[in-house]
Amino acid sequence: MANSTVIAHTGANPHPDMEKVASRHSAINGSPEILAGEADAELLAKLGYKQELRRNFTMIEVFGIAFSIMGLLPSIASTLAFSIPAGPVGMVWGWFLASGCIFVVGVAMADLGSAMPTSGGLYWWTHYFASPKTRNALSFLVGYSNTLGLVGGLCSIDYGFALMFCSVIVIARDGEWTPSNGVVYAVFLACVLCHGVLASTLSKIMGKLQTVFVAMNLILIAATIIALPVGKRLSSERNDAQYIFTKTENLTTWPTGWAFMLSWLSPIWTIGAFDSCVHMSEEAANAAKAVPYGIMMSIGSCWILGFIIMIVIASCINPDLEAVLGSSYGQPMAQIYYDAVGKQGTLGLMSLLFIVQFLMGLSITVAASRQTWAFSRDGALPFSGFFRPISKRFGYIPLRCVWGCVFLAAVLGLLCLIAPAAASALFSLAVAGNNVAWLTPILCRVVWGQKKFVPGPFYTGDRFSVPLAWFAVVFLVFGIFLAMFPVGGPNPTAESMNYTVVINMFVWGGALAYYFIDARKWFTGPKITVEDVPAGMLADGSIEGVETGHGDKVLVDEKGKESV
Ligand SMILES: NCCCC(=O)O
Repeated sequence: MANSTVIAHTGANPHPDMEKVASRHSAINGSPEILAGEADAELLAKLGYKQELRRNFTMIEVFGIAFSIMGLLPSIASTLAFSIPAGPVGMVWGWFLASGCIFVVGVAMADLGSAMPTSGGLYWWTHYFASPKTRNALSFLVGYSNTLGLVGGLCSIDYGFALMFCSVIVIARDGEWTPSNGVVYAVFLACVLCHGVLASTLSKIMGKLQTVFVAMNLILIAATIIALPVGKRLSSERNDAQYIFTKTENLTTWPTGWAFMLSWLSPIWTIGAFDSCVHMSEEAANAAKAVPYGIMMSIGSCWILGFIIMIVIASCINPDLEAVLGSSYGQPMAQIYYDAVGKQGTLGLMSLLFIVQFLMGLSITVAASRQTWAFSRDGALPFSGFFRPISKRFGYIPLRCVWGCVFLAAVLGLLCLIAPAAASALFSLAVAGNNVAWLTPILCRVVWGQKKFVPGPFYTGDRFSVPLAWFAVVFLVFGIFLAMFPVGGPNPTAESMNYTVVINMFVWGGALAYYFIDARKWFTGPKITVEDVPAGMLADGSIEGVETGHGDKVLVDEKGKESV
């Protein structure tokens, strides 16, 4: 038994009002550095972990990292090929409806994030809520799905950056140049390596930088919302309200209704990675509030701003949508800009676009490294011992995990060399991988763990929390299926096939095979690293006689069997 500490039942509320806890900052665990406020360190200790990272991020900066990863306009630009085929209705209403559903997912996650804010939250919650027989396997699966989903997100963002960067050169050369797959990969690789360097060296100001990234995003959005209609000055050049809000198209070989559903992939990918707020939990001050509000504010602002952007795009787009999709610039958004503001304006806006896309990649590198670090802290990754140490020199960050993510992204990015269809599977790896990681803890909570759930300072209430969680589960399952559909139609060719199903089955099948063949012998869930086990401990994975947080005392044997 790794830890046989027995904790007396104190009946203490595991979530004392964070504002009322003494604000005195103290050195944690003998370190001369001040890493966290007392309340945050105390709540983290209840989850079983000692404070090791420095809490540099305010609530706005936690929101900033998610909003920056969402990178609203670059993401819309990268995914217009999913929504344009369904016409303006797919672009405008597809965005509005899907974003609303994503907001519900965010609210369900916010309930959990406020209650138990820790960097590896998703697999931690899964282990906490799932049944004793399933929790180790499910937690292992979620940890891998989340880690690879985030690295897939990094790949897809940086691949999008490489395409946009190349398209600016194509426009500058008036379409007289076509980048080869090798050139795209070289730009991608340079971008990923830059992210590694910046995520390693800018740790002390990474929180502050998020505010700058938010401002850059807002400037780009404002520039686009103003430049497109102004560029199409003559109202006869713009599409009318009837076209924007009621015109359907179907440029796919699927039925029209399904083409509309496929347009949801654009908001689903764009408004992704809001779990980054959870992964920054251990670097956030007042995490029990910063995490839930960061999640909801980032989704909510993308919902509204994205709806406005889609209306503007639909009003200024050339109604010959096939021509826009088949643009010689390689990017529908570049064509839309070109048609409105000409070559110089397009070069300016596309340059701003790829700079913001670059910032998205930097933010997701940071978030992915924190999830990777949390998972290695719990010993679940290969070479966990190597990845686990924190670099004090570089500002209390998981430096090796930053470079582990960079290395993995560089390898996965090799798909760019095969074919665009293989590369686009990176988009769906992010969607499907993360959706599994988000839905599993929410599902485990409503199926097995409802009694164990102790709300944090943010809570949707007994009446709404469970129905919202069920809605989130259904939507996320739908999102996983959607991400696997070949957009080209029911009879895909090798080029138009969606390889997500292959990649994700490899990830999920590989993780489960690894667990059942080997890891089940040593992975018993999140480890306890805190030295003085506090009263009201929530962590109950592999220690004996620990409070579950709702008044029951459980005894857990080495095989994970519980008795109350
Ligand atoms: N807006 C990009 C989000 C990428 C991801 O879903 O991981």
